[in-house]
Amino acid sequence: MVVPSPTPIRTKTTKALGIPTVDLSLDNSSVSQLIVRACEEYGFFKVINHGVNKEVVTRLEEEAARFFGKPAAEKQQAGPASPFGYGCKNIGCHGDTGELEYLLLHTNLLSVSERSKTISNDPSGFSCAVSDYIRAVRQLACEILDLAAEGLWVPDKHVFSRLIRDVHSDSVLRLNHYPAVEEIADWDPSPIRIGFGEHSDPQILTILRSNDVAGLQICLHDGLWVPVPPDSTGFYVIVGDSFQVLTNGRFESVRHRVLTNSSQPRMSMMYFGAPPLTAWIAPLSHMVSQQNPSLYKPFTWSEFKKAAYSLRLRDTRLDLFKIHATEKSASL
Ligand SMILES: C=C1C[C@]23C[C@@]1(O)CC[C@H]2[C@@]12CC[C@H](O)[C@@](C)(C(=O)O1)[C@H]2[C@@H]3C(=O)O
Ligand SMILES: O=C(O)CCC(=O)C(=O)O
Ligand SMILES: [Fe+2]
Repeated sequence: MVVPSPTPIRTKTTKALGIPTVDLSLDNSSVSQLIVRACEEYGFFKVINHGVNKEVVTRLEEEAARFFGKPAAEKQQAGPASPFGYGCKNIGCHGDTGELEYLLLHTNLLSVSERSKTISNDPSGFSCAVSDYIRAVRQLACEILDLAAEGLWVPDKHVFSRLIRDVHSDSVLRLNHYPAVEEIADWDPSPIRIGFGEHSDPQILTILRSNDVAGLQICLHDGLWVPVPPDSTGFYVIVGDSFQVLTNGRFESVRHRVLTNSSQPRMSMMYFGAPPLTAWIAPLSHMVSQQNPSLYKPFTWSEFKKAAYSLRLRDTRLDLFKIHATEKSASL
């Protein structure tokens, strides 16, 4: 159990272009406060000294590069992307597009091993690389969620992590490949391309890792878009819509996008930590009071996912589950 710090901890959040960096090797009570502050102010931060084995990351990166290097016709055999598999340029089912290709995988181990047969000539090597990576980043996500709970003074420290640790968790792994932009002709008026359009992630927490190629941007509370410096050794943490609900709006999911204009290909891997389909998502009682009435109606992850997947990428789906002012006053 940590005790409240008498003085606010201000010094240990280093800012690279305004983005907080949290050093996970510091003591738990400092780290938990830093995480809470980063989630409140940005809904986004970088973690360093995270303990994830470099070899686990490299192995998956190599498997992904091998897959994306295959001829188009072979890659199509792992498609379509919906609900899981290979996709190229089309994102979701409602007309969104981006300059990328990707693999979407459910994190369920059986499903990974089944899918690998269409992805790799060495399915067990691919499946093993994916499973090891999922285990490592799930552990990291759980540590971060436990620290966040501690920083929020929630009595049950595992209240968030339990949702994604569950064997029936609906978490997803996504491997994105943004091809290099060809030499731009002088007359081309739009050298910057949308790699992945503006959106928030519907899940609880996303753990993002990329190679050293830029492109990711986040939107600050004042609407300013900030480029995220790539760092292949760290992980970026993204607050998702479900975390916003669980914390009754104290944390806000961050809108982000990828713009590509690089002569190098960008590769990224995202672990989207989600609860089981049947799990209920509602503001924790600890986050609700007379001064802070509940902002959202309870829903299951299945209901929310269905709503999110029926909308466009840039849509704000939480509006559908908001409690309106009149309902709030009626419930007091
Ligand atoms: C347009 C869409 C793509 C998406 C499903 C959706 O209808 C709206 C949410 C999108 C998103 C964003 C975060 C993740 O990349 C993703 C896998 C997810 O869970 O929600 C994607 C969905 C997708 O690419 O299918
Ligand atoms: O590829 C990236 O860097 C980010 C992609 C992303 O935000 C997503 O897949 O949800
Ligand atoms: Fe995202």
